[in-house]
Amino acid sequence: MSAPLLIATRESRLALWQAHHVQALLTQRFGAQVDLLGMTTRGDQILDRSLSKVGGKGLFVKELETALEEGRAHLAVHSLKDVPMTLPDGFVLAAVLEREDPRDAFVSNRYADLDALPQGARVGTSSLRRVAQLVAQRPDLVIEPLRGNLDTRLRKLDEGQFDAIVLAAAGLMRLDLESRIRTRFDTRRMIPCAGQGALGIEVREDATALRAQLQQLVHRPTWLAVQAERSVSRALGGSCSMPLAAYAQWADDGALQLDVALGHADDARQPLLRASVRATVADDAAAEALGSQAAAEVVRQAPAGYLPAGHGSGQGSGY
Ligand SMILES: NCc1[nH]cc(CCC(=O)O)c1CC(=O)O
Repeated sequence: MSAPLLIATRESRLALWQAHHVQALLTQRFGAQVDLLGMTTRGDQILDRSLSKVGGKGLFVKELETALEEGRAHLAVHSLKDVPMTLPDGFVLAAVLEREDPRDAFVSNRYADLDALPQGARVGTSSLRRVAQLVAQRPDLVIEPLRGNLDTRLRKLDEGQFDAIVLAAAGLMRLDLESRIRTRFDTRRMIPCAGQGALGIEVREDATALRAQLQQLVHRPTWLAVQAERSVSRALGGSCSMPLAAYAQWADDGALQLDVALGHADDARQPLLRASVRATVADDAAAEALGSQAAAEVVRQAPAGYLPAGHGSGQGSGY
Protein backbone atom coordinates (compact mmCIF):
# COMPACT_ATOMS: atom_id res chain seq x y z
CA MET A 1 0.00 0.00 0.00
CA SER A 2 1.53 3.29 -1.04
CA ALA A 3 -1.09 6.02 -0.64
CA PRO A 4 -2.08 6.45 3.01
CA LEU A 5 -5.17 4.66 4.26
CA LEU A 6 -7.77 6.96 5.74
CA ILE A 7 -9.95 6.02 8.69
CA ALA A 8 -13.24 7.92 9.00
CA THR A 9 -14.05 8.43 12.65
CA ARG A 10 -16.31 10.39 14.93
CA GLU A 11 -14.52 12.86 17.12
CA SER A 12 -15.61 11.82 20.59
CA ARG A 13 -12.72 10.74 22.81
CA LEU A 14 -13.92 7.14 22.65
CA ALA A 15 -14.25 7.11 18.86
CA LEU A 16 -10.79 8.67 18.48
CA TRP A 17 -9.26 6.12 20.85
CA GLN A 18 -10.80 3.34 18.78
CA ALA A 19 -9.63 4.82 15.48
CA HIS A 20 -6.09 5.29 16.83
CA HIS A 21 -6.15 1.70 18.06
CA VAL A 22 -6.97 0.42 14.57
CA GLN A 23 -4.48 2.85 13.04
CA ALA A 24 -1.69 1.39 15.21
CA LEU A 25 -2.77 -2.15 14.40
CA LEU A 26 -2.70 -1.52 10.63
CA THR A 27 0.71 0.07 10.89
CA GLN A 28 2.12 -2.77 13.01
CA ARG A 29 0.68 -5.58 10.94
CA PHE A 30 0.97 -4.22 7.41
CA GLY A 31 3.40 -1.31 7.66
CA ALA A 32 0.62 0.84 6.27
CA GLN A 33 0.61 4.60 6.56
CA VAL A 34 -2.73 5.46 8.11
CA ASP A 35 -4.36 8.84 8.77
CA LEU A 36 -7.61 9.78 10.47
CA LEU A 37 -10.48 11.78 9.00
CA GLY A 38 -12.46 13.20 11.92
CA MET A 39 -16.17 13.84 11.38
CA THR A 40 -19.14 15.03 13.39
CA THR A 41 -22.23 12.86 12.89
CA ARG A 42 -25.88 13.70 13.42
CA GLY A 43 -25.89 11.28 16.33
CA ASP A 44 -23.26 13.41 18.07
CA GLN A 45 -25.34 16.55 17.67
CA ILE A 46 -28.59 15.18 19.05
CA LEU A 47 -28.20 15.22 22.81
CA ASP A 48 -31.60 16.21 24.03
CA ARG A 49 -33.76 13.42 22.68
CA SER A 50 -33.75 9.69 22.94
CA LEU A 51 -31.87 8.32 19.94
CA SER A 52 -34.49 5.69 19.38
CA LYS A 53 -37.00 8.43 18.64
CA VAL A 54 -34.95 10.30 16.06
CA GLY A 55 -33.58 7.59 13.83
CA GLY A 56 -31.51 5.35 16.02
CA LYS A 57 -27.93 4.35 16.29
CA GLY A 58 -27.53 4.48 12.52
CA LEU A 59 -27.14 8.22 12.99
CA PHE A 60 -23.63 7.55 14.22
CA VAL A 61 -22.51 5.67 11.15
CA LYS A 62 -24.25 7.26 8.16
CA GLU A 63 -21.86 10.18 7.70
CA LEU A 64 -18.91 7.85 7.96
CA GLU A 65 -20.42 5.65 5.25
CA THR A 66 -20.89 8.68 3.02
CA ALA A 67 -17.17 9.43 3.39
CA LEU A 68 -16.39 5.85 2.29
CA GLU A 69 -18.81 6.10 -0.60
CA GLU A 70 -17.26 9.32 -1.83
CA GLY A 71 -13.74 7.95 -1.53
CA ARG A 72 -12.74 10.45 1.15
CA ALA A 73 -11.87 7.57 3.48
CA HIS A 74 -11.24 3.85 3.18
CA LEU A 75 -12.36 2.42 6.50
CA ALA A 76 -14.73 3.33 9.30
CA VAL A 77 -14.11 2.12 12.84
CA HIS A 78 -17.15 1.65 15.07
CA SER A 79 -18.13 0.35 18.45
CA LEU A 80 -19.88 -2.70 17.06
CA LYS A 81 -22.93 -2.14 19.20
CA ASP A 82 -23.56 1.13 17.38
CA VAL A 83 -23.58 -0.57 13.98
CA PRO A 84 -27.05 -1.34 12.59
CA MET A 85 -27.80 -5.04 12.28
CA THR A 86 -28.04 -4.79 8.52
CA LEU A 87 -25.55 -2.60 6.69
CA PRO A 88 -26.69 -0.58 3.68
CA ASP A 89 -26.01 -2.06 0.23
CA GLY A 90 -22.42 -1.66 -0.83
CA PHE A 91 -20.92 -1.86 2.68
CA VAL A 92 -19.54 -4.78 4.65
CA LEU A 93 -18.16 -5.46 8.06
CA ALA A 94 -14.62 -6.44 7.09
CA ALA A 95 -13.28 -7.22 10.56
CA VAL A 96 -14.23 -7.53 14.19
CA LEU A 97 -11.44 -7.29 16.74
CA GLU A 98 -11.13 -9.31 19.91
CA ARG A 99 -13.82 -8.29 22.35
CA GLU A 100 -12.81 -6.54 25.54
CA ASP A 101 -14.92 -6.55 28.67
CA PRO A 102 -18.52 -6.89 27.41
CA ARG A 103 -20.12 -6.08 30.76
CA ASP A 104 -22.08 -3.07 31.90
CA ALA A 105 -20.57 -1.09 34.73
CA PHE A 106 -22.24 0.38 37.79
CA VAL A 107 -20.81 3.86 38.34
CA SER A 108 -21.56 5.85 41.47
CA ASN A 109 -19.78 8.19 43.82
CA ARG A 110 -21.67 6.93 46.86
CA TYR A 111 -22.92 3.40 46.38
CA ALA A 112 -20.99 0.19 45.81
CA ASP A 113 -23.53 -1.63 43.66
CA LEU A 114 -27.15 -1.85 42.62
CA ASP A 115 -28.19 -3.58 45.83
CA ALA A 116 -26.69 -0.77 47.92
CA LEU A 117 -28.87 1.91 46.31
CA PRO A 118 -31.57 3.25 48.63
CA GLN A 119 -35.26 2.95 47.75
CA GLY A 120 -36.21 5.35 44.97
CA ALA A 121 -32.63 6.20 44.04
CA ARG A 122 -32.10 8.04 40.77
CA VAL A 123 -30.25 6.10 38.08
CA GLY A 124 -29.20 7.62 34.76
CA THR A 125 -29.34 5.71 31.48
CA SER A 126 -31.06 6.19 28.15
CA SER A 127 -30.62 2.62 27.05
CA LEU A 128 -33.99 0.85 26.91
CA ARG A 129 -32.12 -2.41 27.41
CA ARG A 130 -30.56 -1.17 30.64
CA VAL A 131 -33.81 0.37 31.85
CA ALA A 132 -35.72 -2.90 31.36
CA GLN A 133 -33.11 -4.96 33.18
CA LEU A 134 -32.70 -2.45 36.02
CA VAL A 135 -36.43 -2.24 36.61
CA ALA A 136 -36.68 -6.04 36.59
CA GLN A 137 -34.34 -6.12 39.59
CA ARG A 138 -35.23 -2.86 41.32
CA PRO A 139 -38.73 -1.66 40.42
CA ASP A 140 -38.41 1.13 42.99
CA LEU A 141 -35.63 2.96 41.14
CA VAL A 142 -36.30 6.23 39.38
CA ILE A 143 -34.60 5.92 36.02
CA GLU A 144 -33.89 9.09 34.10
CA PRO A 145 -32.49 9.76 30.64
CA LEU A 146 -28.75 10.31 30.29
CA ARG A 147 -27.17 11.12 26.95
CA GLY A 148 -23.91 12.55 25.68
CA ASN A 149 -20.41 11.19 25.43
CA LEU A 150 -18.77 9.41 28.35
CA ASP A 151 -17.22 12.55 29.84
CA THR A 152 -20.56 14.34 29.72
CA ARG A 153 -22.34 11.44 31.39
CA LEU A 154 -19.77 11.26 34.18
CA ARG A 155 -19.98 15.01 34.69
CA LYS A 156 -23.75 14.76 35.14
CA LEU A 157 -23.21 12.07 37.76
CA ASP A 158 -20.59 14.18 39.54
CA GLU A 159 -22.90 17.20 39.52
CA GLY A 160 -25.34 15.17 41.57
CA GLN A 161 -28.05 14.64 38.98
CA PHE A 162 -27.99 10.88 39.68
CA ASP A 163 -27.12 8.48 42.47
CA ALA A 164 -25.64 6.09 39.92
CA ILE A 165 -25.30 5.62 36.18
CA VAL A 166 -24.75 2.53 34.04
CA LEU A 167 -22.13 2.53 31.27
CA ALA A 168 -20.31 -0.04 29.18
CA ALA A 169 -17.15 -1.13 31.00
CA ALA A 170 -15.21 -1.27 27.72
CA GLY A 171 -15.66 2.42 26.98
CA LEU A 172 -14.52 3.44 30.47
CA MET A 173 -11.51 1.16 30.24
CA ARG A 174 -10.47 2.53 26.85
CA LEU A 175 -10.50 6.07 28.23
CA ASP A 176 -8.52 5.21 31.36
CA LEU A 177 -11.64 5.72 33.44
CA GLU A 178 -11.71 2.22 34.85
CA SER A 179 -11.32 3.63 38.35
CA ARG A 180 -14.86 5.03 38.04
CA ILE A 181 -16.31 1.51 37.91
CA ARG A 182 -17.71 0.44 41.28
CA THR A 183 -18.87 -2.98 40.11
CA ARG A 184 -19.37 -4.81 36.88
CA PHE A 185 -22.76 -6.41 36.43
CA ASP A 186 -22.85 -10.14 36.06
CA THR A 187 -23.79 -10.80 32.42
CA ARG A 188 -26.78 -12.89 33.49
CA ARG A 189 -28.13 -10.07 35.61
CA MET A 190 -27.52 -7.36 33.04
CA ILE A 191 -27.18 -9.01 29.64
CA PRO A 192 -25.08 -6.80 27.35
CA CYS A 193 -26.16 -5.34 24.04
CA ALA A 194 -25.28 -7.24 20.85
CA GLY A 195 -21.67 -6.43 20.00
CA GLN A 196 -20.90 -4.59 23.22
CA GLY A 197 -17.16 -4.33 23.89
CA ALA A 198 -16.13 -5.23 20.33
CA LEU A 199 -14.77 -3.00 17.57
CA GLY A 200 -15.94 -3.35 13.99
CA ILE A 201 -14.24 -2.14 10.82
CA GLU A 202 -16.52 -1.25 7.93
CA VAL A 203 -15.42 -0.82 4.32
CA ARG A 204 -16.96 -0.64 0.88
CA GLU A 205 -17.96 -4.00 -0.48
CA ASP A 206 -15.89 -3.38 -3.61
CA ALA A 207 -12.65 -2.72 -1.65
CA THR A 208 -11.39 -6.23 -2.40
CA ALA A 209 -7.71 -5.88 -1.54
CA LEU A 210 -8.38 -3.99 1.68
CA ARG A 211 -11.00 -6.56 2.72
CA ALA A 212 -8.50 -9.38 2.25
CA GLN A 213 -6.03 -7.60 4.51
CA LEU A 214 -8.58 -6.79 7.18
CA GLN A 215 -9.68 -10.40 7.15
CA GLN A 216 -6.36 -11.17 8.84
CA LEU A 217 -7.33 -8.97 11.79
CA VAL A 218 -10.55 -10.84 12.49
CA HIS A 219 -10.74 -12.43 15.93
CA ARG A 220 -12.68 -15.55 15.01
CA PRO A 221 -14.27 -16.35 18.43
CA THR A 222 -15.50 -12.76 18.75
CA TRP A 223 -16.68 -12.72 15.14
CA LEU A 224 -18.85 -15.83 15.57
CA ALA A 225 -20.22 -14.66 18.93
CA VAL A 226 -21.27 -11.26 17.60
CA GLN A 227 -22.81 -12.82 14.48
CA ALA A 228 -25.05 -14.87 16.77
CA GLU A 229 -25.94 -11.80 18.86
CA ARG A 230 -26.64 -9.61 15.86
CA SER A 231 -28.75 -12.26 14.18
CA VAL A 232 -31.13 -12.32 17.17
CA SER A 233 -31.86 -8.69 16.59
CA ARG A 234 -32.16 -9.17 12.85
CA ALA A 235 -34.59 -12.05 13.30
CA LEU A 236 -36.74 -9.98 15.66
CA GLY A 237 -36.91 -7.15 13.14
CA GLY A 238 -34.86 -5.28 15.67
CA SER A 239 -34.16 -1.63 15.77
CA CYS A 240 -32.48 0.15 18.64
CA SER A 241 -35.92 1.17 19.87
CA MET A 242 -36.18 -2.38 21.20
CA PRO A 243 -35.07 -3.17 24.73
CA LEU A 244 -33.08 -6.15 23.51
CA ALA A 245 -30.09 -7.76 25.18
CA ALA A 246 -28.07 -10.51 23.45
CA TYR A 247 -24.77 -11.89 24.63
CA ALA A 248 -22.92 -14.96 23.37
CA GLN A 249 -19.99 -16.49 25.20
CA TRP A 250 -17.86 -19.56 24.65
CA ALA A 251 -18.38 -22.24 27.27
CA ASP A 252 -15.63 -24.51 28.57
CA ASP A 253 -16.86 -27.38 26.42
CA GLY A 254 -16.39 -25.26 23.28
CA ALA A 255 -20.10 -24.58 22.70
CA LEU A 256 -21.42 -21.07 22.13
CA GLN A 257 -23.91 -20.03 24.82
CA LEU A 258 -26.33 -17.27 23.80
CA ASP A 259 -28.44 -15.42 26.38
CA VAL A 260 -31.22 -13.09 25.28
CA ALA A 261 -33.68 -10.83 27.09
CA LEU A 262 -36.37 -8.67 25.54
CA GLY A 263 -38.41 -6.06 27.35
CA HIS A 264 -41.78 -4.61 26.36
CA ALA A 265 -41.49 -1.97 23.63
CA ASP A 266 -42.99 0.86 25.68
CA ASP A 267 -43.49 -0.37 29.21
CA ALA A 268 -40.31 -1.24 31.08
CA ARG A 269 -42.40 -2.64 33.92
CA GLN A 270 -43.68 -5.58 31.91
CA PRO A 271 -41.72 -8.78 32.50
CA LEU A 272 -38.63 -9.57 30.45
CA LEU A 273 -38.83 -12.43 27.97
CA ARG A 274 -35.75 -14.62 28.12
CA ALA A 275 -34.10 -17.29 26.01
CA SER A 276 -30.86 -19.22 26.48
CA VAL A 277 -29.59 -21.54 23.79
CA ARG A 278 -26.29 -23.21 23.08
CA ALA A 279 -24.72 -25.09 20.19
CA THR A 280 -21.46 -26.01 18.58
CA VAL A 281 -20.75 -23.14 16.22
CA ALA A 282 -18.02 -23.33 13.60
CA ASP A 283 -19.20 -20.93 10.91
CA ASP A 284 -21.40 -17.91 10.23
CA ALA A 285 -24.37 -20.04 9.22
CA ALA A 286 -24.31 -21.89 12.55
CA ALA A 287 -23.94 -18.61 14.47
CA GLU A 288 -26.94 -17.17 12.65
CA ALA A 289 -28.94 -20.33 13.24
CA LEU A 290 -28.26 -20.05 16.96
CA GLY A 291 -29.41 -16.44 16.93
CA SER A 292 -32.57 -17.35 15.01
CA GLN A 293 -33.29 -20.15 17.47
CA ALA A 294 -33.09 -17.75 20.43
CA ALA A 295 -35.25 -15.24 18.56
CA ALA A 296 -37.85 -17.92 17.84
CA GLU A 297 -38.01 -18.80 21.55
CA VAL A 298 -38.61 -15.18 22.41
CA VAL A 299 -41.28 -14.86 19.71
CA ARG A 300 -43.03 -17.94 21.06
CA GLN A 301 -43.36 -16.30 24.48
CA ALA A 302 -44.21 -12.82 23.30
CA PRO A 303 -47.61 -11.27 24.03
CA ALA A 304 -48.62 -8.24 21.99
CA GLY A 305 -46.49 -5.17 22.58
CA TYR A 306 -43.09 -6.80 22.61
CA LEU A 307 -42.43 -7.10 18.91
CA PRO A 308 -42.87 -4.78 15.95
CA ALA A 309 -45.53 -5.70 13.42
CA GLY A 310 -44.10 -8.03 10.79
CA HIS A 311 -41.18 -9.18 12.90
CA GLY A 312 -39.02 -11.91 11.44
CA SER A 313 -39.52 -10.60 7.94
CA GLY A 314 -35.76 -10.35 7.52
CA GLN A 315 -35.89 -6.68 6.68
CA GLY A 316 -33.28 -5.82 9.24
CA SER A 317 -33.28 -2.72 11.33
CA GLY A 318 -34.56 -0.40 8.66
CA TYR A 319 -31.57 1.91 8.30
N1 LIG B 1 -23.93 3.77 23.11
C1 LIG B 1 -22.69 4.50 23.08
C2 LIG B 1 -21.54 3.58 23.23
N2 LIG B 1 -21.08 2.90 22.18
C3 LIG B 1 -20.04 2.09 22.61
C4 LIG B 1 -19.86 2.32 23.96
C5 LIG B 1 -18.89 1.66 24.83
C6 LIG B 1 -17.89 0.76 24.17
C7 LIG B 1 -18.40 -0.54 23.65
O1 LIG B 1 -19.39 -1.09 24.14
O2 LIG B 1 -17.77 -1.06 22.72
C8 LIG B 1 -20.79 3.28 24.36
C9 LIG B 1 -20.95 3.87 25.71
C10 LIG B 1 -21.87 3.14 26.62
O3 LIG B 1 -22.80 2.44 26.18
O4 LIG B 1 -21.70 3.26 27.85
